[in-house]
Amino acid sequence: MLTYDVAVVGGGLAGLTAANFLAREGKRVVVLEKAKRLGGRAMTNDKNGVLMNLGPHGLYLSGDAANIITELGISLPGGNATKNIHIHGILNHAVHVIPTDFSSTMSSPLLPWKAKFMLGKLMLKIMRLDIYSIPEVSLKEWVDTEIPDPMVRHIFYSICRLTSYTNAPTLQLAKPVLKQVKRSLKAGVLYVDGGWDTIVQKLKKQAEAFGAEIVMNKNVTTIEHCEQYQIIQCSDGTVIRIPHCIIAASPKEAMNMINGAEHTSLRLWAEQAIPITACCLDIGIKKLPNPKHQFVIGLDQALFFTNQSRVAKLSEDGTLVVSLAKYHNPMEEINVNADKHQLESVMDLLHPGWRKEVVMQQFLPKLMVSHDFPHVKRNENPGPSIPEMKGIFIAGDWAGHEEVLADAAVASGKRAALEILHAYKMMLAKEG
Ligand SMILES: Cc1cc2nc3c(=O)[nH]c(=O)nc-3n(C[C@H](O)[C@H](O)[C@H](O)COP(=O)(O)OP(=O)(O)OC[C@H]3O[C@@H](n4cnc5c(N)ncnc54)[C@H](O)[C@@H]3O)c2cc1C
Repeated sequence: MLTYDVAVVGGGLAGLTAANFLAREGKRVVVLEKAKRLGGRAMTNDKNGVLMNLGPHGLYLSGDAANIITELGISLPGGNATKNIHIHGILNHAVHVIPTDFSSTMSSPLLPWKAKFMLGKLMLKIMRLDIYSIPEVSLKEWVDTEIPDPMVRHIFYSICRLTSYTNAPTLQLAKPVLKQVKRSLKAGVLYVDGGWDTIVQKLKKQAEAFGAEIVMNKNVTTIEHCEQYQIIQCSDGTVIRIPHCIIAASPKEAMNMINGAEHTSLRLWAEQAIPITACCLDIGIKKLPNPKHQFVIGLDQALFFTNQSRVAKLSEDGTLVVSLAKYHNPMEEINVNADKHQLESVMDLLHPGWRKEVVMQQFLPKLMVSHDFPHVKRNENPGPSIPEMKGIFIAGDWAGHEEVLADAAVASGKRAALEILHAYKMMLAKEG
């Protein structure tokens, strides 16, 4: 007899979501995670009681991840990142208020009145936009047609970078980006108390309450596809024979694990993937020298600064956690030293004298933000099943069907689980 119905390889957001949906329906599930901690890129580092995500992490409040987590009965503590503040923008090495509401529109010298009016009209248009009416064009093509004013374009592109974490307007499909911008304008973004580890731990607890087993330090090395079941081998010698398996790791890892993957659709999905990376600097700081600068986006540079502690509890002793990110363009070379210098210069501009307030720092020069995103070179959306290998499924932020980032990870985890549940239902119906 087989011990489990489904094995999930990878204990990040995608894998934990899949485990929840399957275990909730009574399936016997095991999650195999190679690291000694759960969470993958949603992990939070505890540095002497100061909690740091890997770079700035916000959950889109009306996004797929937030909705699916709520559907699982999980509530998340924290605060709305952009409520009740002035958003600032950096242009030509100077800081300006961005006109986003009545008072900032009246006071900001960033735009002439005509452009302020155009920006307001654009935001209203996006709030009311029927996303499904947007043609299959790149973000740049959409912007070129819809936004004639160069300064309004600058502002709009910086909002797109902020909400999609991607700096590739000629590659990005307009529709998913506009969907994300619309969501952030409508509901905002949640900074989570305790960092994203809170999400991970709540998903784990819920999955275990539903009956899932979660095993750390289990590095899956090989998956052998057979007609009725899959044989999973781990580096410690464990062998599991199982009817269904969800691979919630990267496309490259999935390719390496599955024997014969080069003859399946997975190969196409792995080859079409364009990874997005970012350079991040997280700082634990006693106080911000200029409290006006809480949330700042680069208008002529692909940069972002945020004080996550403004609305989320991330330390016991009052240390603030602020994060800076530089969004890499996937078509450009990365220069780590120049990136670090650029992020520190942003701190010098926004918070002169910041260095003497620093408690600790975490510099992450090239983080994998997402293994793929919806782009013009994509031939097809990956998953959830690998059609050539019945019983093997994929999930992860690269398996989004128009979703991006954590929304793609969580939505694809749910998609894979539902497809397995559907297969069981069909099997039962057939058996009579
Ligand atoms: C700097 C940064 C900022 C971000 N900001 C945001 C944000 O603001 N909003 C947002 O929505 N998203 C954000 N993201 C993206 C979000 O963190 C990721 O999309 C999400 O966490 C990915 O989850 P996942 O489950 O797909 O992959 P992962 O988190 O990578 O999980 C995969 C897991 O599989 C495990 N694994 C791999 N190989 C094996 C194996 N052989 N055997 C067993 N286990 C294996 C790994 O150890 C890992 O735990 C950000 C990411 C970064 C890096």
